[in-house]
Amino acid sequence: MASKAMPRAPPAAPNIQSLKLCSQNDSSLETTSPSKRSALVPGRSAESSKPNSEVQKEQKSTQHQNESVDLTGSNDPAEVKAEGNLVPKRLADEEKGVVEDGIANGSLKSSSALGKEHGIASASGSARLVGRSETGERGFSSSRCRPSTSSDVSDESACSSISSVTKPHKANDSRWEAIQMIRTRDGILGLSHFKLLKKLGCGDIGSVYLSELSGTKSYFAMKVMDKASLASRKKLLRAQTEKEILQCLDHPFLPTLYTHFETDKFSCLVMEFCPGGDLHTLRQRQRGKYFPEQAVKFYVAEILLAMEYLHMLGIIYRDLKPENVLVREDGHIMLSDFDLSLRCAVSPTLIRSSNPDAEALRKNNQAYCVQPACVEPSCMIQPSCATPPTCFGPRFFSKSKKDRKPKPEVVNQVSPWPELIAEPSDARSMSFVGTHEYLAPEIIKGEGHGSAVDWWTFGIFLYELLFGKTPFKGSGNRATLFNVIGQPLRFPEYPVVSFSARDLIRGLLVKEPQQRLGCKRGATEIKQHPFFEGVNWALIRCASPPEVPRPVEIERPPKQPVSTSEPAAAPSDAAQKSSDSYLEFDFF
Ligand SMILES: Nc1ncnc2c1ncn2[C@@H]1O[C@H](COP(=O)(O)OP(=O)(O)OP(=O)(O)O)[C@@H](O)[C@H]1O
Repeated sequence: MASKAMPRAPPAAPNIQSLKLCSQNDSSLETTSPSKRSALVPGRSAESSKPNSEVQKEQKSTQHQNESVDLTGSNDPAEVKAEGNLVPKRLADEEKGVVEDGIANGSLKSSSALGKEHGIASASGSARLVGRSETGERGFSSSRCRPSTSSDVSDESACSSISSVTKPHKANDSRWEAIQMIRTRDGILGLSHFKLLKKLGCGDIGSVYLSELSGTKSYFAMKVMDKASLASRKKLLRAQTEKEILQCLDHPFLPTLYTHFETDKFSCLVMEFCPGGDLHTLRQRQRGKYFPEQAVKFYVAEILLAMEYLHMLGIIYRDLKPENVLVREDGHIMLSDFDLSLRCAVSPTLIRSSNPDAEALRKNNQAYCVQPACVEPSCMIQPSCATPPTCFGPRFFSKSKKDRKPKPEVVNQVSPWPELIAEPSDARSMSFVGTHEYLAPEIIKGEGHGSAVDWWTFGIFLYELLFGKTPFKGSGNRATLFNVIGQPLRFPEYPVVSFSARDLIRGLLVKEPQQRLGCKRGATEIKQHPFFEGVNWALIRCASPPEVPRPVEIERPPKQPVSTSEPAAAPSDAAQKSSDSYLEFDFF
């Protein structure tokens, strides 16, 4: 049954034919990190989150010491409305192990208490966590996108209109055509049209499956979420946040959401499949477990563009770490996992244009499509901007040597390139969200945080890729948090890393967010740092990546279900029980 691997396709339209059938345990397909660190998320409880013991085991074996919790923030609509009433519930969650060795089982009073205690006052006895309110973080009705209540499958077209028209960067992608073909033929697209071939991994709100749109040889990553489980664990808003963010993205380094639909029990997101695994896994495979500096420059430059685009849309990502950076078929990266992101208002501003024509256009408000996020709860972001915000405007072409200035400050003063600030600098959140080793000091201190947290995590990310470890990691999560706040930044002697790389890290890992590089002018500021000298921002998506994943071979699993740890718990969905079934869910 295995088909031959074909030559790799050009980046814009990955060649689906190159996917060959492979065995279920082919490591080349395994994208779950061996020692994955989880993010701190609202109300995560290792015990309560997964009804399936198999999944619990799987998660435990893959989790790093950093557990995922949100001590105070809420993503649940009910919590947003009635924050005060929910503190006890959160504390209960924390006591159940949400923050385990991080905070809840320690003597910490609150995340803000940590800041006060460290170097300011000594850690005190028994702990209680205090609730904090959100500003800038908006709740919204989860009923905006009408779920199916009576049928097994419901096409997403009932509640949204994702298409290549709203994602012009992906217009030539053959997967759109495959989806459109089925939709035209059957009028509706649902779970029954997909074969689930392999479980790629599972997260806090769902499991991700490699799936094929039957009869099309088009492959996707399908995230399947159990609606009842989401509701009982108050994760509906997180799932909704992720879906709404995915719907509006159209960027080479961010995921494409091809479609989404619901069954009675499940909510499914159909996304681009990344066969190269994640950067955390890839780093582990490097000699010395760190990347060469040139490779790092490539990866972080692509992340920087993705981050800039997100900030332009009013999205603060908040969970950057190598585990969330997937490697696409062509070796370029894709930043994934948006359920912890914060959405807020932003007014991108063109502050300078060197081009008189552009300047004239700007004065007429036509220079760039700089789209602020809509702050209506039901429309946080407008997905269908006729001219989507672009990261590939003229200002990003690399400069000739003679134009380059050695110091960023000088560059800022004389740069001939137009400058756009797309930083949601007024956003404020009080949530305790992120991954321990990546948490910014202001989050730990509970001072409220904004987009600068993304530049802090960007600095940690850069450090980890270069040195193979994060800078503030302690013996446990609690020690890590103390280190983040109080320990000065140090660099190991080995591996040898350039001065400019260390200088950039120093600029990003400034503990005071207002002094942090990127805080005032966002990605524009960071791009001008000498570390990125020579990067052609406009064409980086066409540059050769450091490593291209081997062509994936996909072996069609036997007709019998292959992974059913608890058959009785498998979904009753007719689609997946048909004779066409390839894989039954083992998540629920
Ligand atoms: N588009 C994709 N292509 C390939 N593998 C993917 C894709 N998306 C996710 N995965 C794999 O599935 C796993 C689970 O992804 P998911 O986003 O649900 O979980 P997560 O990253 O742990 O996030 P969360 O905690 O928010 O649920 C990931 O770790 C990754 O290995």
